Amino acid sequence: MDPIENQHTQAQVVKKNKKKKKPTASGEISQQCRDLLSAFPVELQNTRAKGRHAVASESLEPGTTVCREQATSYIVRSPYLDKQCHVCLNSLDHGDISHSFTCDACNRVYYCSEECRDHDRAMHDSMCSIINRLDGIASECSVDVDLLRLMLGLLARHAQDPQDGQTSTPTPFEYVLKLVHNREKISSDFIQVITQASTMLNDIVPENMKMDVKELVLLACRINSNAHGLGDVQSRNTDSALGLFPLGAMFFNHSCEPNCNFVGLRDGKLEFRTLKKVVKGDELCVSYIDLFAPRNERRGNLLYTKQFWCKCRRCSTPMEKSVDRFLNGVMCRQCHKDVYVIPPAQIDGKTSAKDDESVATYSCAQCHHAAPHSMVAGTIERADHQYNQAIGMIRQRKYGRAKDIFNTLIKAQDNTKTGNFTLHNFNAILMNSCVPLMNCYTFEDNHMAAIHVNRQIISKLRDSGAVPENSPEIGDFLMNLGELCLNVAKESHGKALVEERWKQEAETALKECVKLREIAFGPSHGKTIAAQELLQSCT
Ligand SMILES: C[S@@+](CC[C@H](N)C(=O)[O-])C[C@H]1O[C@@H](n2cnc3c(N)ncnc32)[C@H](O)[C@@H]1O
Repeated sequence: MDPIENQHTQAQVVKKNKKKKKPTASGEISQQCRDLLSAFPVELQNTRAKGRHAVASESLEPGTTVCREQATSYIVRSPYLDKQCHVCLNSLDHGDISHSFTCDACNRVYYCSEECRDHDRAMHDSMCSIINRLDGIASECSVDVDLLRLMLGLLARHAQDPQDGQTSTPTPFEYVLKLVHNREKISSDFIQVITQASTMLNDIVPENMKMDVKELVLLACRINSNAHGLGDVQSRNTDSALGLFPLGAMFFNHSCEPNCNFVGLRDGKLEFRTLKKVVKGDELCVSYIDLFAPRNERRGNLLYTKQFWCKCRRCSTPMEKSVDRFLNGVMCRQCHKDVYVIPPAQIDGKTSAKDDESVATYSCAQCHHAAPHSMVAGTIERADHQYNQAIGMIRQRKYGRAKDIFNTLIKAQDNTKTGNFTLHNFNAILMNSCVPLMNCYTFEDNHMAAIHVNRQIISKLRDSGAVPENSPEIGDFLMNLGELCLNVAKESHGKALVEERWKQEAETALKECVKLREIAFGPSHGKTIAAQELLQSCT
């Protein structure tokens, strides 16, 4: 039985004497949501265990589009303000932003063309005189200015929507107000500062944008729990833009073993695509976080950033049967085949008072050999300390020193014969060390060493089962491998055979990258095209 359904049954037993609650407005599925998603092979459901969610209405191949939605409102995040068009999200990276169009009054919005500027004129005019005042509110209240910008964008959008009585269908803004807000899980410190910021925001917006402060606070909570990163349409991975999608995207719950991926498209659209084959009736899920991380870390991350405690199947599988045991795993000293199982944190990250870790022992998942907590935890702590030391060196730009520390850390794990406790190959500390180590090698133009580490990273991603097949992350490392191999080919100084060998490895990596990106992003996405162009340069 699905562990989530199972928990639901148990919860029902406990609550069976309590009065049955009527479904809240936020639990309903509106006709507008059904209309949007009717173009896709999905069925919408609403259960107590999973809330509103989408399932496949037929068997689906990898790379099938299961939802596409226009953001109700979106913003380019502050560090990227002058790097991408605020309407179509095209990159402005020509090294010269004087070719872009900006608003002379506020100097806070950039467009790639007059067409995009004209498209945004009415909306921007309603916010222009307020935008620059948000920095002051953000710093006075210690809240994220991008959160305030998205709130302002939504209020402006609401002011332009047909008002009450003018239309029979709810506006997208009204759907935003039906998104889950998880306010009860949000820290009182945040509620305090966002209440102060909302009051100040309300004071400076025109009359037709004002809202009850309590509602504004809930709006901020909804943004925190539901906003999606968009990236730019060319190739950045970062969430350089942020938007709210209240009609279709909200049906895609999070899973740490997702079968779908979301991708930002032009003009603030978000698309959901299957990453692997999906059987009819399976729930369609995406991941909101980095999946090559131990269970406690992933759940902590979701609790902190999205305000929920993950109950997906991977997080509910007993640790000794889950791939998660390897991600913070210490190798068994007896069988050398599996790891000591570290029990996960209890619900919402709380540990029970009777759990005294210092006297605990952990057993190997395979041979049940026991090891004391101090040895297992000590091994992880030492590795973590070394990792942090190396990262500190990178921050100080001491790349050579960082490289040495990472190499010492990684090599020490081969020492199984010495009888020392060592980390499992899939331990996230090792993965987290490999990525900056590869970058250090690339930085000093040691392409051969960077290639060696890059191959290891791809193997870990593929073999661990921690990320789904066709994960965009694997695509990025394949692209990187292709680039590095082409660099080595260029350095072959006329040795035709050597050059050919490296071009072939580049070609293999890039072909895989193109295939993967066609699935994860679609054939016409900027990232797929970038991989295709590099592939063409191999011949
Ligand atoms: C985008 S909404 C998904 C729609 C939601 N099921 C509903 O009925 O509104 C995200 C919210 O769904 C819930 N959720 C999604 N994935 C979850 C998971 N893996 N475990 C627990 N709750 C989850 C959380 O409350 C989260 O804030």
